[in-house]
Amino acid sequence: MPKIASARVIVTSPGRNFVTLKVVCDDGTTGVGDATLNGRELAVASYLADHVVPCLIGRDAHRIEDIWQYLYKGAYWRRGPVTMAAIAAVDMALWDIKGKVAGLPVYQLLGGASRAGCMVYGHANGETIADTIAAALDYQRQGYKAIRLQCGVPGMASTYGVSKDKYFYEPADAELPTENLWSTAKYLRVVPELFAAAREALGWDVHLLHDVHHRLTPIEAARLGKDLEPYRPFWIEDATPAEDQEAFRLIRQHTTTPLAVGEIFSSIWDCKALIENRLIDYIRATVLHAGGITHMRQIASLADLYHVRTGCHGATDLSPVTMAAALHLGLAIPNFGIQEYMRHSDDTDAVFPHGYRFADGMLHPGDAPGLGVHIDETLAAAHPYRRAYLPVNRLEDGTMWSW
Ligand SMILES: O=C(O)[C@@H](O)[C@@H](O)[C@H](O)[C@H](O)CO
Ligand SMILES: [Mg+2]
Repeated sequence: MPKIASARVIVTSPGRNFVTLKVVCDDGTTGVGDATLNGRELAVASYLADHVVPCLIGRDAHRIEDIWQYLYKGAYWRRGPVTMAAIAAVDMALWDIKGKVAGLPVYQLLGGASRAGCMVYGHANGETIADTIAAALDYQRQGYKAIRLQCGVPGMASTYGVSKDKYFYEPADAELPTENLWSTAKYLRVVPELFAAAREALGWDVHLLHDVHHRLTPIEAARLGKDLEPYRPFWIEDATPAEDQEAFRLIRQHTTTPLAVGEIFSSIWDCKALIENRLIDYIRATVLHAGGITHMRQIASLADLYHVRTGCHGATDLSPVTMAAALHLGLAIPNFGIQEYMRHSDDTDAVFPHGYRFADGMLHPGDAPGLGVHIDETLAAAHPYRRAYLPVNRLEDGTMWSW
């Protein structure tokens, strides 16, 4: 049995910051895990290096479940994004090692493929409705079966989801948070117009999605859901902040637009009531921020009982290691729904060579043993950490709001 001989934390910034854990076994087998927490990266790096790595040395790398329980219960302080991202990194690395030792891709260890590939959605955005439609048409030409639409709000200088770059969206754009202004009324006018124009231009054979990014109250979200119903969206995402799980009941009572939530969840306890009360349709928690493949599989199993499918977060701040892990899990579980796919920069792809590939609107994790993703440590060292924060939002009168 491979024993963990050492583990190191690699912080690199090939266009944006990433925290990676590399676990090395006494037989030379290595595994990688992603521990990136956008804007709070060094907290997880310290949690791992100072508090987790010393507990791993000498352990049997094959005992994935036991090590998960050891780190979760053993910390005494449970849950939270820092703890769960750190546990996730260990968990991903151990699945990677187990796959390499077995000579099998991780999805085979999880029960084998349940489908040909994982349907993904691209992030089409633009300052205007016309620009956004042009970007969406481009995704459609590339074979995407699902596209998320985000456009600027007239009268607002900048808003979540709109990028100067066509494909690449990187919101963590400054050493201190950029301040955006927000108007719900203006936003609620533009989104239905965007969807009407999109159906006109793209037709009805493509899934259309939208990210509200936590900026509406429950009753405002209910209004948006109703207004979008004629355009049959695949989902609206993070319609209202989900600390208040009961808030989704109110949205649900008013609209049949499917609801997705959970990219900031860190454990099954954040979504248990949402799932058991059938208040959502897609769970967006990820292997990275929700405790790794081991815990995400548990969340997916609970969700499956209630017809909730996965729609995991896949923004640029989740490294290719997370993307690979998410694809192995997504390929294997019965209730996979869709996977977000925001492409990384060329620099990021070079630091993390990976085997997953895009064809016909789907990603496949590939058949290399383990996760099929590596870190080029020499290249990583050439991209030192730079502090970068997400923006914040204020209402027009200066009140702090959700971004
Ligand atoms: O769905 C998404 O991709 C977003 O909500 C993210 O871009 C989110 O803003 C970032 O991951 C924050 O780090
Ligand atoms: Mg989102």
